[in-house]
Amino acid sequence: MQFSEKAPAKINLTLDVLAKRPDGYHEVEMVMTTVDLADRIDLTLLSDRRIQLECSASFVPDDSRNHAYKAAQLLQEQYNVSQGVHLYIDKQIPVAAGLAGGSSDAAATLRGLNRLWNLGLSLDELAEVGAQIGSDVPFCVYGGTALARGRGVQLQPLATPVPCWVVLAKPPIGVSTADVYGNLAVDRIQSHPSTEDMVRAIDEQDFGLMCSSLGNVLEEVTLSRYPQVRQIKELMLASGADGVLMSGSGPTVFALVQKEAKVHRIYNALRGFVKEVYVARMLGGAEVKVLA
Ligand SMILES: C[C@](O)(CO)[C@H](O)COP(=O)(O)OP(=O)(O)OC[C@H]1O[C@@H](n2ccc(N)nc2=O)[C@H](O)[C@@H]1O
Ligand SMILES: Nc1ncnc2c1ncn2[C@@H]1O[C@H](COP(=O)(O)OP(=O)(O)OP(=O)(O)O)[C@@H](O)[C@H]1O
Repeated sequence: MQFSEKAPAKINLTLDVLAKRPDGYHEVEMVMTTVDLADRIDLTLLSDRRIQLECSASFVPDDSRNHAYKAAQLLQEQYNVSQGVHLYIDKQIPVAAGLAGGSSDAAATLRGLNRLWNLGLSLDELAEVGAQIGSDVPFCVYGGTALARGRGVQLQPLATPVPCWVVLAKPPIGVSTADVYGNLAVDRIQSHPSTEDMVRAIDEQDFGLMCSSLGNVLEEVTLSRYPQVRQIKELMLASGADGVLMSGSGPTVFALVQKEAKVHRIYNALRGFVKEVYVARMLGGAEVKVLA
């Protein structure tokens, strides 16, 4: 038996940090959504308990360091599953980019295994397993658009934002999420985004307000270290983007664009500057919902 699951990338429309927590994580408030730049996970049933993983990108780990492998291991252990799985990841989402590629692979693996192993679990139960892998995994289990709080795993679903184009550019820099959070001076954050305005923009389908409410406090850390990230933002704006922001801890920057003609202009301007440029549509809830 074989199933395939889509694992879409996420972007952060806002990312605010409120405090450092005693457990080492940070208290966040952020609006996340999905785009149709996606990995594909093929899951094939194995009759014994083996977990095997192959990935189209050779530099991605194919053992228990892989978030998808971890997802299978945890689900198998916690629900006493006597079967196994062969996972194949068709990697399309850039790695270590701020787009939650590994987290989305883990989430898609949880959804796929729920079907393959016939577990009958709810998305809430899958998200609980996902939270043991990483803070972005629960959001990726549900997909759509959500307001995330706590360390990022307390989720409130939001409406689907106004559809638009999303142009993504990843400079050739590897950024560690732990490092970026670790270098943020929480008491000296210069400007906090208005989560409230972003939620209102989504609710009221106000594209202009959505663009003007984009904000990510982690930009302070990543932009000061990597001037290229700032240059990409400036280039996107100069080429006609309606709004621009770095996603997550970076280094990927995305532009929101309503008019298709502008998409080509921004894409061509960026391609002269950075190799990895992607054009996607915002999904944010428009994707087909996965059955629990
Ligand atoms: C930057 C974001 O991607 C935005 O969506 C997330 O906040 C991070 O999500 P993630 O990559 O799934 O992060 P995790 O794997 O849970 O954590 C990696 C590291 O980031 C730091 N971390 C993460 C989340 C959080 N709320 N506070 C933190 O300080 C911690 O040092 C942690 O050890
Ligand atoms: N399935 C996977 N796909 C990609 N990377 C993975 C996967 N599993 C584990 N990893 C490891 O995780 C690291 C971070 O990769 P990932 O693409 O998930 O980062 P990210 O997009 O910055 O995530 P986030 O936005 O959640 O911080 C990589 O260096 C890679 O070695």
